[in-house]
Amino acid sequence: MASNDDVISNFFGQGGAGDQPAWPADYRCGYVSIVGRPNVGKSTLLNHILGQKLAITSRKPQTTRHRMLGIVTRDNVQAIYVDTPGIHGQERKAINRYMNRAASSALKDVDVVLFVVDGLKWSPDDELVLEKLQKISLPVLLVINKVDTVEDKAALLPHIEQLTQRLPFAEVVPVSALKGHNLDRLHDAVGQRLPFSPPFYDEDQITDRSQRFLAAEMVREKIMRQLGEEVPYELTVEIEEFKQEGRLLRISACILVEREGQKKIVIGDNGQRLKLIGTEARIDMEKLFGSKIMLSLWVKIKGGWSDDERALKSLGYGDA
Ligand SMILES: Nc1nc2c(ncn2[C@@H]2O[C@H](COP(=O)(O)OP(=O)(O)OP(=O)(O)O)[C@@H](O)[C@H]2O)c(=O)[nH]1
Repeated sequence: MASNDDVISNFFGQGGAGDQPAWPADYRCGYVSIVGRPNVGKSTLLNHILGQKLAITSRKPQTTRHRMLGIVTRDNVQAIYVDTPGIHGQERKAINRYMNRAASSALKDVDVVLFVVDGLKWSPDDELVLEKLQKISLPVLLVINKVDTVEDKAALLPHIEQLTQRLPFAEVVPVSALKGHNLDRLHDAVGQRLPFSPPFYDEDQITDRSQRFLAAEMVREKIMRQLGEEVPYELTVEIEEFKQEGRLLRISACILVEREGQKKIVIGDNGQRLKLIGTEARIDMEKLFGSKIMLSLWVKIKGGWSDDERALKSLGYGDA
């Protein structure tokens, strides 16, 4: 009869004759931070690298509030991306302090950093990020995004030269996140700098976040897009019901705003705006979850939450 030790070692596949390692020795896996000031295209970049819409995007800065992992597994490389809120100078309210903390913590415990900038544009907020990066000793890749918008391509070289003098970048990769240009080169450049290691996540897993969380983010994105400049930063979405019923996924979400006026704006005349937000969010969710969705949206007033650390914690903002 087999001893306990034999049973255990057989179960874990250790020590047996002819055992093959499950992963090639040159497999690489590690964490990659995407940092940059708001609106340079970090979330768009992550979505296109993943080949799937995961992070929410809009023309409005500070769309990204949470840290979330996006996992890309290809060519014996598993790159685990950390999307972060844009780093910015102003910390007036608790929500802004939270976002700065989340962005700074993304520079710890990673293997490679992508510093994303917007074409030839350079602002004090870019400067702030560069200064943070000068203090760390990790390989930093300069990702010049939105090159599709740069008319004077010849001006890119002196710009790169100037920035490289401030920080010796491991590599400079011009890309267009929106058009998906040069992203393979970026994947290779990242892969070469990750440590040799088996993958940490299943090879078909694309994020560490729950479907519930992603559903709330989809709704938030549609609100930001619909409302443009009118949208209050002080707005959040809570999922109240998330239930699979046969082939139907029933989702009920509550949009929390601070004031009566904001509630009216989100709902719109005769509820038209809320209806549109719901339809667009549902279409995205059906694509991402591969299921038929029944989505109900509600708007509620919750006074002053964005300036209240305790309320933030209760809504899941406290773990940065
Ligand atoms: N033309 C062009 N626009 C882009 C490109 N990448 C992103 N954008 C646009 O830039 C805007 C901001 O993109 P986001 O991905 O939300 O930017 P972000 O850096 O994640 O922003 P925060 O969440 O505020 O930190 C959106 O309107 C994108 O469509 C690009 O390669 N070319």
